[in-house]
Amino acid sequence: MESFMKEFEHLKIHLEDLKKATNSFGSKVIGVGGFGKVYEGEISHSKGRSLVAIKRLSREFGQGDPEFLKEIMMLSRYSHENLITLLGYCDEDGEKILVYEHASNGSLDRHLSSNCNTPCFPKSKSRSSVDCYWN
Ligand SMILES: Nc1ncnc2c1ncn2[C@@H]1O[C@H](COP(=O)(O)OP(=O)(O)OP(=O)(O)O)[C@@H](O)[C@H]1O
Repeated sequence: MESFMKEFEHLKIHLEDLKKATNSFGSKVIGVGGFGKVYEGEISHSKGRSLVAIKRLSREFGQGDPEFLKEIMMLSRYSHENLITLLGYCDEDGEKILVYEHASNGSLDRHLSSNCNTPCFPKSKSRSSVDCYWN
């Protein structure tokens, strides 16, 4: 596990930085999914500084270490215009947090279900992953 994580060392983000960006996880909640709450915040990461989506693992939601590791492994290895980018992760003080590029239009499934009569969105603006988001 330790040697596995070494491969992704460059994606590490400090818990302190994520706390600063989210008022210690006290505000800026933009959604809740199978992993837990998702927060919005601006942070510095391996690709610069930007607005990001911060997914904080809540174990009572049923997901845990395997899903956390799988997400880091998959999303850091594959890059595609239709895949949401994983910008980093935090594994500190018992916290497991994933940091993604912010998809300003939220999840694609929500968009489609609320606009089911509209034709396709522009291809260049689509975003999809295991979960689908678009910008
Ligand atoms: N990268 C992102 N940019 C903007 N909003 C996001 C992003 N990721 C998640 N969200 C918001 O948080 C909500 C929950 O996201 P999440 O991916 O955890 O949901 P889910 O697909 O239901 O969960 P899961 O697939 O883990 O069961 C989304 O519906 C969306 O509103």
